[in-house]
Amino acid sequence: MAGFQHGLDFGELQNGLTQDTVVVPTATNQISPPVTWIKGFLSPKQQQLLMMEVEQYPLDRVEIEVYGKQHFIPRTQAWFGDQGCDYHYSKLHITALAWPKVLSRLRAKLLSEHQIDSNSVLVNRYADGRDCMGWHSDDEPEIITGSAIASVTLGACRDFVVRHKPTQTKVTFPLASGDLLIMHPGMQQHWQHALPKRLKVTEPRINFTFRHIIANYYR
Ligand SMILES: O=C(O)CCC(=O)C(=O)O
Ligand SMILES: [Fe+2]
Repeated sequence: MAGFQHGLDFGELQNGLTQDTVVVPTATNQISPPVTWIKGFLSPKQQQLLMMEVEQYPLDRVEIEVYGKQHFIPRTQAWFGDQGCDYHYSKLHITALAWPKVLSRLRAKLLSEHQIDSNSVLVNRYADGRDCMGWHSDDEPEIITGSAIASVTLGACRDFVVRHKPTQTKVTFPLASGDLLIMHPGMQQHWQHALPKRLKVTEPRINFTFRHIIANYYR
């Protein structure tokens, strides 16, 4: 990734953007998740720059243990972060890779425009609608309490489904390329989320979840 150059400064492309904050869908029982959905957070040009950079990422299909059996995850992933901001996932220790150029600009844009202070990001690539992610909350102990998690999407539109833990109420967000979904404090405690299979989808989707974690937590 070092030396990967772009002619355009990601940070200079903020003017002329049409960002649109969408009213969060509310379930019929009036329960709504603590999230903010900003459609078109990234301009088409920014999406293109990021997509070109993603093509250089060392995406891995890691093997994890589920109920005592080894499985390859149904997607590929990479983890970037500040020094010491490593990722722990199902007994795996994944050392943070240094921030690539465009990704670090996206991190800065989240901070300046939405006060989202992150020091790490998980990149997931779903090759097509067969790739997915099961129900979970991002409630790892190393995530700083009261921090927001910001999710940015590129590529195919996929349904991101959230489920209220006590009532099992579900709300669906069809996240499209360039959208930002901010998961506010309380979201991981009271809700789970998943990216279900969508067999009609034939195009890849990339998702970035920016997190603020405690550095050197496992050392
Ligand atoms: O791909 C998505 O939208 C969800 C990703 C996710 O939940 C995660 O990385 O923890
Ligand atoms: Fe998640």
